[in-house]
Amino acid sequence: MPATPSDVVPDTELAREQEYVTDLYTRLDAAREHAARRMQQAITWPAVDPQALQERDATVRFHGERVVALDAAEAGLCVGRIDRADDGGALYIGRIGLPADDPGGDPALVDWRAPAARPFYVATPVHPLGIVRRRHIRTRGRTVVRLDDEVLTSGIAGSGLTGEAALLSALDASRTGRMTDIVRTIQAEQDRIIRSDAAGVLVVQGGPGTGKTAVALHRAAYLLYTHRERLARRGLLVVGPTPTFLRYIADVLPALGETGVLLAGLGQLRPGLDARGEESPEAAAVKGRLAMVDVLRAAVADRQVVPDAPVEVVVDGYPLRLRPVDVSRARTAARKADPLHNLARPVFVRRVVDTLTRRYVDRIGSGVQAGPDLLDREDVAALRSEVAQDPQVRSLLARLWPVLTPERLLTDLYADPARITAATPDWSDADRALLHRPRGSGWTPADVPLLEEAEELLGFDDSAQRARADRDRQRALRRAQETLDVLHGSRSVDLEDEHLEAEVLSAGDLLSAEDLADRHRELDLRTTAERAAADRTWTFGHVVVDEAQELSPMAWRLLVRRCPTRSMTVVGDVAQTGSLAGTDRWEEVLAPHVGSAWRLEELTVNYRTPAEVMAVAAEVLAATGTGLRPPRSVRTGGTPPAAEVTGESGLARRAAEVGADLAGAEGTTALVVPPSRRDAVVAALAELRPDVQSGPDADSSLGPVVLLPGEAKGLEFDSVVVVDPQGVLDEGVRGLNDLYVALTRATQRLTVLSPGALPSVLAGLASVAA
Ligand SMILES: Nc1ncnc2c1ncn2[C@@H]1O[C@H](COP(=O)(O)OP(=O)(O)OP(=O)(O)O)[C@@H](O)[C@H]1O
Repeated sequence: MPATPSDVVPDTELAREQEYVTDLYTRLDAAREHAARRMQQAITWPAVDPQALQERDATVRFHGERVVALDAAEAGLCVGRIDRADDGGALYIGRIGLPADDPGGDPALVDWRAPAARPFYVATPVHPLGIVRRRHIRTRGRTVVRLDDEVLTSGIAGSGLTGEAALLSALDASRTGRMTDIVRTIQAEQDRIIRSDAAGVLVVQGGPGTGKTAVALHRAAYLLYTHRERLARRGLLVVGPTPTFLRYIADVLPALGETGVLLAGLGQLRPGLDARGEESPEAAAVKGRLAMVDVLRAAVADRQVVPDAPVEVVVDGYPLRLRPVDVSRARTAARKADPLHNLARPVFVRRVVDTLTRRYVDRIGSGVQAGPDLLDREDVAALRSEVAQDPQVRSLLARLWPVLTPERLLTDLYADPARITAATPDWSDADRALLHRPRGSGWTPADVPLLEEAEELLGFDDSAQRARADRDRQRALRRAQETLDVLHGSRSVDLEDEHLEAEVLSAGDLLSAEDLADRHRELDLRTTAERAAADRTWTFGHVVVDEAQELSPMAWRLLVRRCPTRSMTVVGDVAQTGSLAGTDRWEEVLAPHVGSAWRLEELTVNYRTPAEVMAVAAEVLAATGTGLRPPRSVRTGGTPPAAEVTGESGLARRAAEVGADLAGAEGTTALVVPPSRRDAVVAALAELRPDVQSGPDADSSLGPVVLLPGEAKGLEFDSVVVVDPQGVLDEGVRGLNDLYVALTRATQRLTVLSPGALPSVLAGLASVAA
């Protein structure tokens, strides 16, 4: 039942709203055409100097983004209206703001993110905020198909839901396998979080289906709207746990007109790397510990070698000796000069080459009568250069202090038990063994923070890059000078074309070769998100982390480095943590980075899972011992959860039958299985549904999917079959959390299939188990 009785909306009202909405679409078309024209014009602007080029670029981008946003607003342009008390009139709320003809009056459409739109989401009969009626307007294409009214003058508290009728109809709809936006039906507790201040770390804790992901994405859109300039420059990063999850949420921000956000999984946080390798949860957990910072430091120091005994190199037939103390002194000087390994290396190299040159000079000097003094400065410089170029010397230097990339440092460390032992003095052998891995294994998501940390310790030697840029510029300058020479030379030619003459004269008289080189330099037309994605030193204006409970301490360290202002939105549920590296206490992971300077908001209403299903999951939650309360489901009724005991031999076949049956109905279907059951269930289901997919890339919009609990995290499906709940409990490193995740993925139907008796945490289902 709606919170307050909906008015029976007469047809005349529908016709009147249709008229208004049609006018809004006319305005949208006009705005789009205008923006497209301005973009077209800007593209053809003559770019006479670098500044004009930059302006042109910015204008093209601005109007281009506007066209995209206006396009995105087409579907469901207007979401509703609020009628203000005291005859303040109606204010229409939509996906985008559209001005009215009278610039002094209300806009024709208020952007849902504008402060004026707020009462649409939070006004209640008890706190009407000057609103007498809220109307949800539902459209199909450009046609108004339904109006839902709430009168807010009763003063009597209702269910606490905003626009209940519109909300329930949105929640009952079949899922498509892609998340959609919730602009029409954002709830008050969600709105408070979406509009919360951008500064500082905001943690949003909420049970399954409470809209954490939806809220996080709408908050991103809100922040981009409210702090457009800053965030357009610095960019906004949204981090999700897996590529599947990112694909699931990928449509939401573009549908809200925002395309400039960088979405990345934990394995994609190092530019140029897509780390999808697999490893044991224990290995990932060890790599996620903050202690790895010291391990990496030690691993780097271990590569700055002082030999145990003197070493000898032969330069031009002369044996030259380098004593351990020489190397040790060079190392001390280098470490003092720069704490970063690669940047300190030139100092080390210089010191060693100096020492060897001295020995060389002494050797040569001892062979002639006048001794070393016979050699003048030029001779010594020549000998020094000879030493520096010598292959033996170079290979010695590469051994004593190699140039290291993060990839090389980690590959060498993982592959060599002796190196691991040297870098982990206080570790147990069992933990050390978890780091060991043969060369050539692919990178895993847990390696990404380590590679990035290593980069911080090694320093990036960009001298080659700078030299290349310098050469490019010199070449451009030469070309520009030649162009100018030609232009000057052509002055004596009779110019008939006035325009050309003006250009030639201005080119010759006003431009220097440098200006002209700049003019020809390629412009960086990439979006902020694209530039950020390619630059590992990029720092973001805001970072949103979803399923944040899964992040390891090392992953937190990486993210905080990418967001020095600590303007972050962190959403998750510590009762759903599946990884060993993740957390069950927010304070634990945040303390090392922000102390206690973070604020907590909670979401308490479950929009996904019907109450009957949630009742089953609640017992599992209680058993986790987190003390968290299950969220309250807004939906009741529907199909009651079912359970079946299949016997061991019949499990896969029965899972296939039930899965195929459900997949034949409308909406999406997932079978959530423990790892040991995956192959058998996929094979059985494939006989009935050849379109079955499995694994991290499985896409439920294309057919039924078979997933492990971790792969199902954050996703939802109309029908869910949990196969072998005891197996889920036994095989997961946090089995209760995995089972809780699996049970709470269903929006409509839940079936549990067990080979034997149901586990005791599912006692609630025992009565229905056949
Ligand atoms: N205000 C709302 N209006 C309409 N639908 C909503 C609303 N809030 C949430 N939903 C829907 O409820 C479902 C669950 O939302 P979401 O996935 O964001 O929850 P979650 O808290 O992230 O869940 P989980 O912890 O399981 O990942 C989604 O289909 C989402 O679109």
